[in-house]
Amino acid sequence: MNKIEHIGIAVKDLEAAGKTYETLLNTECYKTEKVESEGVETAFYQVGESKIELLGATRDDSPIAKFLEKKGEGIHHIAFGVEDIKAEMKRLKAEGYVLLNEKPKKGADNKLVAFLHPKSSNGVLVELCQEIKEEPDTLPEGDAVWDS
Ligand SMILES: CC[C@@H](C(=O)O)C(=O)SCCNC(=O)CCNC(=O)[C@H](O)C(C)(C)COP(=O)(O)OP(=O)(O)OC[C@H]1O[C@@H](n2cnc3c(N)ncnc32)[C@H](O)[C@@H]1OP(=O)(O)O
Ligand SMILES: [Co+2]
Repeated sequence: MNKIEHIGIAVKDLEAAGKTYETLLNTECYKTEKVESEGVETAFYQVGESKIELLGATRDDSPIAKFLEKKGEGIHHIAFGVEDIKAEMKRLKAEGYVLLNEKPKKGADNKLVAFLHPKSSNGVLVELCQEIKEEPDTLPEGDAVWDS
């Protein structure tokens, strides 16, 4: 793991929360993006080398809708930057962590992502995040990108 890539915050109203975070961080949102495979819309704010990712739900069966219903607004996950997501997934699986996806999938902001179940990490949902360096537009959203 090389840094905290982003902290994901579940919000009910992305536009209203965006204004709050723009003022709080004194910076503008640099990107908004919908990720249909996750049922989320996102807004990103740079904070030093890390980011805040605001997450709103786009459908009722989204993980964010479920989280908001059960816990309300707040920190939803921590994403760690990795150089080689496939190698990290293999390492963590061998150490007994529970992977929520067996293969990396395309997330927001030009990243490949994978999640660890919160029961593996003391109640915190962890996202692994690798920057896509080549041909991001050729990767299908939400689909696994490696066969093994
Ligand atoms: C935009 C794309 C991407 C990016 O590029 O950055 C994203 O960030 S997408 C973010 C949204 N996507 C995900 O969260 C995918 C991974 N999440 C999941 O697979 C599920 O949400 C889950 C973590 C497996 C939980 O699903 P489920 O088991 O159906 O929900 P429950 O409500 O029944 O919860 C079971 C258990 O887990 C606790 N929980 C749930 N969510 C969280 C959380 N975010 N942080 C901590 N704990 C969480 C929940 O409280 C339950 O605990 P118990 O009641 O003690 O059993
Ligand atoms: Co995230």
